[in-house]
Amino acid sequence: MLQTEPDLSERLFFEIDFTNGAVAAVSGGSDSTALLLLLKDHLDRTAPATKLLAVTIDHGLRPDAASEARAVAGVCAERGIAHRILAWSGPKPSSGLPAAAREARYRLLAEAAEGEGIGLILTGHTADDQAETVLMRQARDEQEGRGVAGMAPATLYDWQSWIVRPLLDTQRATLREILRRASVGWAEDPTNEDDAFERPRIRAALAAADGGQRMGNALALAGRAATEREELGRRAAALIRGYASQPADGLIRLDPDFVTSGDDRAVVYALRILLATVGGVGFLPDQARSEVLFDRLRGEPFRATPFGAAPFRATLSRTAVDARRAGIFLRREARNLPPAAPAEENALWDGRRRITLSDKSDALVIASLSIAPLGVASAAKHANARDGTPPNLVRAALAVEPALWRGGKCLGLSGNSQVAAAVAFQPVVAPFARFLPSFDLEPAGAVAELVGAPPAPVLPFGRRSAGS
Ligand SMILES: Nc1ncnc2c1ncn2[C@@H]1O[C@H](COP(=O)(O)OP(=O)(O)OP(=O)(O)O)[C@@H](O)[C@H]1O
Repeated sequence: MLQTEPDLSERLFFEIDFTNGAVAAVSGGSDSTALLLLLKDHLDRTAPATKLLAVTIDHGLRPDAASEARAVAGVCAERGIAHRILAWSGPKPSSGLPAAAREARYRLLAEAAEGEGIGLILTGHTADDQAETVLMRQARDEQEGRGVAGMAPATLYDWQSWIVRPLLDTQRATLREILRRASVGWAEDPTNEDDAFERPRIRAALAAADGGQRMGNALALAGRAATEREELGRRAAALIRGYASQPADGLIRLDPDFVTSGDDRAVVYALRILLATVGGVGFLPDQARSEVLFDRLRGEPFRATPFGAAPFRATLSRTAVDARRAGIFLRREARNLPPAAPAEENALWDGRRRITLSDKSDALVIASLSIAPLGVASAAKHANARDGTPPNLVRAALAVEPALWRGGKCLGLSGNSQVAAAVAFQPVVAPFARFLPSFDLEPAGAVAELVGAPPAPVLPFGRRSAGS
């Protein structure tokens, strides 16, 4: 048993639901090694039957990576913990390497978890990492403080696996002390010392004389920003539930009262989330440009012409905005749509739809199909305007929806024929489809309901571990 402050592991893990097991992401550094030992200690005491898998990713970027991974294997073997080393074998980009490595790391961790039927991944991010992240984002003057909330205690990856960070309130020094007392060594990553990088520079500043104070301030700031972000998200979610509808696939209607509802900050936030979702963009549109759009929508947007009021039109985040008396309508703009592509299981189409193939579908039939936008001609056949929605907008929205094609022939939208039923195009909430921080669960859930995306898996908190 580990010699720690009596209830440290109880405090760190008691809220997490381990019913379906856990993957621990262990690099071999001090933080994740301590995470693994504390977690093992906790599970042994409270739920020894829990499936625990430690995973080390070998990015193949440093000569020592393989031996560090083997050292983790040794620690695991001594303690009877299942361990796997996974190599990042894909091509390495010449720029943006850290981001690509991170992307590959999460993908491999999620695949390992999914392969074992585990929906929970634990990482060793600490209070020090959190303070560094907040200071870096502050230095970049992140818009409206959203990013200053830092890392969330849990983040949903690929709308599927929860990444949980139980050590976010624990300092690295505490973890290292635990390892020293247990006589367990760890690897030092030389890039952490390399002051050519921003994070090590900030880390060094936090280690200086007044570092403790700076760290405390950064963490307090993150706490306040997180509360504010959640609160704003709740208000945006309420607006989306109250004012937004989907009169046709790919077409969102906002009641004109949406923009005059009084909570301007939440309206702009909701608008940004909806624009990114409709456009299939993984990040929210720029705050300033979104505010300009909001001002136009709130003003008198319709131009008087000799033929009556003309709709106001704008484009932001690949989304065409069309405001008229019947409402504010959002749809994917018709430019830069993806070219025809084969139907591949789990592929993301245009950032907007997850492709899923039915189990019963015949591989040869699938291979003969491609996915491309429905197009204007076919859309005209499908467009049944409902609820007074302008038919031209329904047609324009359907024209950019994914459809199945064989040769030059359109087989229609998913589900419209026997062949088409083999392929489903599941809507996704684009800005949160890859990473959904728990701060943003409310607005993401409201948008998921609106567009017909599956609900996000339940947050793995709020329950005592099985057996306790
Ligand atoms: N090679 C690896 N194998 C397994 N897990 C890893 C690896 N590298 C990092 N991790 C996990 O990620 C946590 C954070 O690591 P680190 O701070 O080095 O990464 P980061 O790039 O800052 O993280 P992120 O970008 O994911 O926020 C570690 O405590 C560990 O749980």
